[in-house]
Amino acid sequence: MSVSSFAHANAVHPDDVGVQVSNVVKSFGADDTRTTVLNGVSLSIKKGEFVSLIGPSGCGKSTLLKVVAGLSEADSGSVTIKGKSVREASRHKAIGLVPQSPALLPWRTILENVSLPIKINPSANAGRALRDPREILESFGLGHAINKYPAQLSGGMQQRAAIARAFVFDPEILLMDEPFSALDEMNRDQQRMGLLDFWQSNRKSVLFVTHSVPEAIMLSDRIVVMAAHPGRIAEVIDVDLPRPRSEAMYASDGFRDLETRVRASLRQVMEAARV
Ligand SMILES: Nc1ncnc2c1ncn2[C@@H]1O[C@H](COP(=O)(O)OP(=O)(O)OP(=O)(O)O)[C@@H](O)[C@H]1O
Repeated sequence: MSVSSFAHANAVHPDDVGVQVSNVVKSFGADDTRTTVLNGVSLSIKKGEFVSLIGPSGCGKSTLLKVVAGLSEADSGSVTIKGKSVREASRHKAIGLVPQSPALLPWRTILENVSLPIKINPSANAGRALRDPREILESFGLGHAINKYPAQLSGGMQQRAAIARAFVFDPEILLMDEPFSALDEMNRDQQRMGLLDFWQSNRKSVLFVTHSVPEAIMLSDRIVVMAAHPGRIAEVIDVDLPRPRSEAMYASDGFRDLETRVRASLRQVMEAARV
């Protein structure tokens, strides 16, 4: 286990960069009540790297994700996706977003839901490799459910379908905002391992927001600990557990050491906020 300094975390060869966030500042509110939510956030995510964001409530994790997704504009600073602006990357469907709730259309089957992004956006599909929705659903272990309606599936399976949907455009980067937070612990663990399995053979750059320390460790190559008021990066922790990962690793010494390390970092961030 090692703790990388912020400067070290950013030392990535330009060709290997999937996402580059540079000095992003974002504030909300009118002049006299304006609050800075992100205060000069910089972060590189390598191609095929899995990075989790963890930090106290309100530290700006979702805001950062929205800025990277192009759903919210930074006041200053920049974000590039494989060297392209977020706007250009969005136009080319290079960004896949998985929200907290699955947001599937209840009157459409799972296959129809996952095929929908292709159908409603034919102009974005010209000349690009699309994934076969049926094949993706099968890889996600949902082959038996393709003709079912969302209400016929468990919450975990619905969320898995939502993740599958984000893969149909074969995006360069996947942004996930606490996708498993609504699930119970057992279901959550199952979906987590399912995502890992799929990601292992479809390596995308991932930025994953979570409140769960074990989840961040099990999934990530690096964990970015954020501090609040204003939101900023406090520490970047390398997760050097071998891949592919398995549930047995939860009990390993390496995993426990990392858990202690991440919890200590979070504690420090919370204590600093109380001073
Ligand atoms: N559209 C908005 N207008 C005004 N304030 C906002 C807006 N979006 C977010 N904020 C504020 O920015 C801060 C950061 O919010 P954000 O949702 O990014 O935090 P978070 O770290 O994701 O929190 P949580 O872990 O609770 O989901 C909060 O104080 C929030 O109230």
